[in-house]
Amino acid sequence: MHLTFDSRFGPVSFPYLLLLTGNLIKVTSAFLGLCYSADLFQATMLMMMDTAFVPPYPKRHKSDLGGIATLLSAKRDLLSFWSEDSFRYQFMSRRILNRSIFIANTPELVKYVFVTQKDNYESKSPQMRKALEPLLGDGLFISDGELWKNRRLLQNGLFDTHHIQAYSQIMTDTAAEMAEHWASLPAGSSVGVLSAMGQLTSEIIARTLFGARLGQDAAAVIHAFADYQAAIEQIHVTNFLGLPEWIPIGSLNMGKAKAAAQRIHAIVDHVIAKGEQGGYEHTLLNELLAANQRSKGVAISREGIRNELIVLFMAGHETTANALSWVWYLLSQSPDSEAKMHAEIDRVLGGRLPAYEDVSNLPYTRAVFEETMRLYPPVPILSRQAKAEDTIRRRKIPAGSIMLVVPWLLHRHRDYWEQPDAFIPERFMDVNKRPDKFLYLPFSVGPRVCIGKMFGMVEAVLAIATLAQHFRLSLPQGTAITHECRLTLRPRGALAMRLERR
Ligand code: HEM
Repeated sequence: MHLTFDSRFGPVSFPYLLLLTGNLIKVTSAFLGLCYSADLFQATMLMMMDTAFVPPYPKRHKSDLGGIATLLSAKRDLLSFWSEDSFRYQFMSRRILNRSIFIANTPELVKYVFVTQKDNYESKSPQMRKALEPLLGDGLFISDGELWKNRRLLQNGLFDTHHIQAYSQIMTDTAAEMAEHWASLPAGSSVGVLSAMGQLTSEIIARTLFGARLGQDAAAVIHAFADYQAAIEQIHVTNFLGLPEWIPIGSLNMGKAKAAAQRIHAIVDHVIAKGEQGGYEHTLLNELLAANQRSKGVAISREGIRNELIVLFMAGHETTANALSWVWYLLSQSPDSEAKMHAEIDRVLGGRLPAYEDVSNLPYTRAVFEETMRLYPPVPILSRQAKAEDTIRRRKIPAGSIMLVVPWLLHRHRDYWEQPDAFIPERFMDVNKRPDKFLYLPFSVGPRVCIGKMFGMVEAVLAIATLAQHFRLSLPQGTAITHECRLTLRPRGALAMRLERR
């Protein structure tokens, strides 16, 4: 395996730059007798940088691993085979088993792949489709071309501000039910945070889509999805590393994957039927059926509708649950951030439940969630296949090559972030200095950006605000936290934390 790289940046020291600009602003402010919010912002950033918590991350290799070592490492974990330099390089190419994979690792290159040349890099890799087809059929996540375009157009309208506002009541109600349940537990109880957040978000998406409660089915669907991901593990390793489809490594567990998919389909069918019995006037399912009837394009078949619902159901809960789980862990290790967030929630809500209108008044809570997704992007690797031959930075990209955009690398890239591995929500607080959307992309970017981006953001802020109003979660001393990265990135194990009343 050969690794080549391209790094045009010299050794820029960001802390130095920050000090320099911070001091300049301070001096100018003092001279003019003004107090700029930028000054305040810089000062807070500098203070935070002294004390910021650096959560554990997988070991970075001094140099790039060889082909076999990369494969073995990736099979265990997709985040553990990167070298230190991968967080500094701009463009990388690898050759594994005679196949090329490329990694676009700057905002300019991400823009090129996801926007400028979107038609060439629209398709998910065949390996990804093969891995997800038993579960998602021809659903939005893996379809492309005209089919994807028609379906995306039809569904975009179901995720606009007006709809999210309507769904937000379900978000707060469901989180409030979880808070009620927590309140009924003895003080100091242990909570399995990963499954609690999974139950919360799967219940929210089920009620939004079908108007029906998942109840007991929540645990079953979460387990079935975990089984599915485990079964396709080998397939997605081949997918991300661009290995040829014929390699048998991917077919070993297809039987298990299909069985897990059938369990999920049965539960979703059951919940749709429950929704139909109870009337589902105000559900996303009903909106989708209505939009389908109004559609001037090709109408979606009954099976297609079911596939789209499964995509929304699956894509609509696991990512948010993983990010929320990391939030509780990071807050438990960052008392200053936790105190700031509590103060904001108490001040804005004064003890009442949050509503959609409160979200814009909870910027620090939102920043905590955004910073969490920077450090732990729920979808850490985005993979595409080049349709036609292309040239990037004078390098030939053969048709069929795998092109990776890796939020895991971009979100911690040495050239773009101060203290890239530290938890500093303040970096999202300056409205005039938002991170570049081609650098910070937990929801991806371009035409295939996550359709549920606003849904997920509003849901997370409302859930955090509802739960953190009355509770904090602490980590028993000596607990080592690590991650698990399959299709998505989550804490490994149950993430057992102690529940405390505030
Ligand atoms: C924190 C929460 C979420 C994160 C971080 C997230 C992230 C992502 C990312 C990165 C993609 C692009 C994947 C790729 O290009 O390979 C994506 C696609 C998608 N997401 Fe999300 N997502 C979240 C929540 C949601 C929610 C709540 C829904 C639905 C209610 C949803 C539905 C979808 C769908 C349908 C797609 C496929 C879009 C297409 O290809 O046109 N997501 N998501």
